[in-house]
Amino acid sequence: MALIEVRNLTKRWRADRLALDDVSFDLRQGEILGLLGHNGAGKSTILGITLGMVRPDGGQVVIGGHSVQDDRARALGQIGAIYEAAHFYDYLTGWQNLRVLCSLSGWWDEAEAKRVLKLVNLEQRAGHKTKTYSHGMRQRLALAQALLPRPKCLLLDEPTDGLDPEGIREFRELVLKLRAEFGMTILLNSHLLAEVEQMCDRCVILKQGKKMYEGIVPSQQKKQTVFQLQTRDATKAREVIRTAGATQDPTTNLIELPSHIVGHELLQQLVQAGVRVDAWQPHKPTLEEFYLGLTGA
Ligand SMILES: Nc1ncnc2c1ncn2[C@@H]1O[C@H](COP(=O)(O)OP(=O)(O)OP(=O)(O)O)[C@@H](O)[C@H]1O
Repeated sequence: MALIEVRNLTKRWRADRLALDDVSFDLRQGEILGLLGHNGAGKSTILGITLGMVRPDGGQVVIGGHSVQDDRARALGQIGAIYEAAHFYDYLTGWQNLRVLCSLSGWWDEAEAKRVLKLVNLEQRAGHKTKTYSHGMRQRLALAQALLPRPKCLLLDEPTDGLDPEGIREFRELVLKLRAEFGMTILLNSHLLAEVEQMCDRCVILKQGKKMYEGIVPSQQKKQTVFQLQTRDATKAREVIRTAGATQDPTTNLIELPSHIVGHELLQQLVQAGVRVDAWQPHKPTLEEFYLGLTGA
């Protein structure tokens, strides 16, 4: 079931160029979805529209059945977000910051604040001023703030930007824990392909405001559909591959199987046709290969 429905979004910042061109996708309950694209592809514009901060020229975003554009308060009541750089009052402690920022929206629950600070591993430092916090700790405090109203869903805009490898790993484990233990649904905007590969179930790839792909992160696909063949009988092999309904990329020689056939069946057909098979192995494209192939970067 879709928790967030992005429907036919169109946005034109400048007269001569569409920043978003009829973009639709779903964020399904309990999944981590990566939003990928080069600089200027439109990722932040989508998040801005989803958070009701940017008005689309066409389309809408529906969260839990409520349109952000028509019923903003109900729609946004279901999500928490880390959007752009987190701002804290540096002369206040982490705890005081949470209290002040929550009071602005007229809501404060001390027990819940303790719970989320523990969850993000900040309970020991909650009494320290945020000016003493590392960048990673500030991001975790921002996450605590986003989690306080107990949202069903989190929107994370480049959350590990500027973190060191240890901070990235810590943040990644935290996000995976939120999904595993609390069933949180998460939309992750990132340009870090490795991060999306390690965290996300599915991804949406944008290019110049258009959706190029929505589906399973390619390296996580369970069914193996691409194989690599090494043979001295390339011509004979091509004929068997074609007859079986598979396709072979002329540049990489990678063989893509149609849905009705599995790898060992095609291998058997090759051997039966007298093709000398020197090597036959599954090929899992990395997200980087897939992304670069799709965006032509
Ligand atoms: N407030 C704005 N005013 C004018 N143009 C904007 C504004 N925000 C974004 N744009 C333009 O819209 C297009 C999409 O920008 P957007 O920031 O959504 O892309 P992005 O994928 O998030 O890029 P990045 O990875 O660099 O953050 C770009 O051409 C950008 O220049």
